[in-house]
Amino acid sequence: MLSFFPAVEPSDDTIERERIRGEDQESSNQSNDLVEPLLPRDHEDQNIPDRNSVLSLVEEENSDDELEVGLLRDDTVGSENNPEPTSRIRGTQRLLALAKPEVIYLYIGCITLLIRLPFSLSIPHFVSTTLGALSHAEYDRARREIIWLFILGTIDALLDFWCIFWFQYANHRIVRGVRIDTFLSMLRQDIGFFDSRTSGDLSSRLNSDCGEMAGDLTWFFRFSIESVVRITGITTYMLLRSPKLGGVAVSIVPLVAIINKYYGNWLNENAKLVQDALADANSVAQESLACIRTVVAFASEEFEHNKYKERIDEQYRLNIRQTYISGVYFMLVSTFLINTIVQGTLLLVGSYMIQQGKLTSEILLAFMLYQGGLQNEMMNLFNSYSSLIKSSGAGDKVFEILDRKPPPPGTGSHQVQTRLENTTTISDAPISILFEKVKFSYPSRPEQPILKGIDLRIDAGSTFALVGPSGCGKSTIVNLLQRFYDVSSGRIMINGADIKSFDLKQHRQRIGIVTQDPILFTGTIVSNIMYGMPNATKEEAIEAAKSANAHGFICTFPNGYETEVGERGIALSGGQKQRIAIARSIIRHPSLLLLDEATSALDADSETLVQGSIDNLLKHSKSITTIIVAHRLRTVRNADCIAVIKEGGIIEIGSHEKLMTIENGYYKGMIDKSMGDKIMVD
Ligand SMILES: Nc1ncnc2c1ncn2[C@@H]1O[C@H](COP(=O)(O)OP(=O)(O)OP(=O)(O)O)[C@@H](O)[C@H]1O
Repeated sequence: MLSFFPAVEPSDDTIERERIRGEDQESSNQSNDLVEPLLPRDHEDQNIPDRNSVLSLVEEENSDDELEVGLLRDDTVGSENNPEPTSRIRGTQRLLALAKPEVIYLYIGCITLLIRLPFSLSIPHFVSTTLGALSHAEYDRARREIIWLFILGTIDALLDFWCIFWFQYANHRIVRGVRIDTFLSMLRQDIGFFDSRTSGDLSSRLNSDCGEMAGDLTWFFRFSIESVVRITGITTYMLLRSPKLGGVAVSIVPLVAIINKYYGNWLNENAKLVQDALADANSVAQESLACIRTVVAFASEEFEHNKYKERIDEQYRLNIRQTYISGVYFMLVSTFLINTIVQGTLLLVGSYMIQQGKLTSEILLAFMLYQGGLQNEMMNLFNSYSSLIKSSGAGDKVFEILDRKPPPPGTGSHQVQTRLENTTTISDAPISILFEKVKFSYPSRPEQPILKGIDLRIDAGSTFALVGPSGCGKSTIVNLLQRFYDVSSGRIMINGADIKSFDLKQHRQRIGIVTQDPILFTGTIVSNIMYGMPNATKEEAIEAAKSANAHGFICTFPNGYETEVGERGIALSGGQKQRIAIARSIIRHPSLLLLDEATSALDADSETLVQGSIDNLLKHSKSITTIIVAHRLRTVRNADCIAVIKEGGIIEIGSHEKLMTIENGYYKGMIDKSMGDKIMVD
């Protein structure tokens, strides 16, 4: 008899839900008030935007119709500069709003669920009536009840498949949508945003947090609806069949609800800490793996291992704490209160009522069966609530990124200036540049002035060189010209117009840049050259490679231009990477060429080759203004003008010949020290 009294151990149904939920989590790990999707959620028919369309969206962000781009930010939530804690309620509301675009699939899932529930709810009834019939030796009735049980159980199983399908389908769509929105939101941030974050942390937000917040959301939808309907159905059944016994069964509900509320709040706080600890560990792992050659070269495996272990230990500690608290919760609520107290009381009251002739054993059996279900559903309801709470913990991190507004172009990074964006049309005219009393410090280190009032003029079509000791601010000037940052004070004028008045995308499109350590993307050599101009043909890429003197070495690879370069170009030498980066710039036909230590990775012969090709290029297109940052003085001696920067200011300026005439001059000193260009200048 006892075997018919189900304990409140997880039922098959509950185990199945845990399994489904586990799959949700797994898929989410691999991988607003309200946030509307940045892209139309009907991504099925939409291509994920290519980089150009992403950049154009980045551009549109500056326009007044920003919201039309799609991402409705919650402006009441503080940006990084003005943080305000997101209230739990608002966080949860925003989370629920994420499901809005997929509401149709959730509706279908809910309707299927509602159709299914009566079938599923009737099973214990038929079990009890079958056993009741058997106990009265009514075998024909027992057989009929069993046939009904088979029929209804089969329909229940079929409908369960569709429930799982629709909720999972909505889940995957929500996860995909939120990941795309978050990634796009990251791409539209200003460079200062990336200065203060690690890529590991950001990728953790993208993979783990987005998956967790969206995955748990569908779990909430499915099981909260299912549980509410089941609890209502079971309670009604119980109260109809025996109000007294029904009262005993549901009397525990308020107490469990109060305990659940406190436990849920605690879970939420802990979930945030766990997500942070995981993001921290991810950052360390990602950085170590990305820099594996340096790690190995310095024999720092042990050090990196310890760093990672320290972070992962913290997450482990938080998880263990959660395990203790969960253990106490389940022991108290599930095992003791529900399993022991409620079941015991029901049996006690039920046996007394049977003894009094006020209840049949068949009804008591049905009560015991349904009571197990009732308590399971209460736990499921709580689980769906705590999932939502946990989601909002992970969601806070993601919303922080979705909500963060980069300083609008046209305003300085540190101070608000007049909005000038898009007021000047970009022409094909050669570029002349004027720095007027430019002061600058990086947003991440506002207290450290880097440029201290630079005044300089660069004529259109000229070659201008910046030299000076390491850390004096040469690359910073290159950064400002690309408008990675805005000046703290002063102005940068291009062809007489403030640099802030140009459309950001068009402005950057007219610039070609080659840096000291050029970054190549995973892919082939040709795809990397074409990154400079995605509409270019392969022939144009080959032409660009020839101009950059890269053609020769590319042809020595068995796969030529189709050779894979590896992650960040790891399968190429430093010099090869630089020549490809030069080709990538040349193919853009830039009006402004920024060469920041562009030939530093080349040996003397290769440098002469590449320098020759750059000179050729410059000679043949007078429209290019070139800025060269170099330590090797022979690269700069042919420049039209050379500026010596020291401690954030210009100390000497003029042609090579002019600078050589300055007695005790810094430049002359560098030349003398370098003994005819043979050693590097510091
Ligand atoms: N993203 C950043 N955030 C904060 N400070 C920075 C950042 N980038 C550079 N700096 C600081 O700005 C100063 C100038 O750096 P910059 O890269 O312009 O020097 P540089 O003259 O190009 O040096 P080098 O010749 O060694 O390349 C340095 O003190 C550096 O630490």
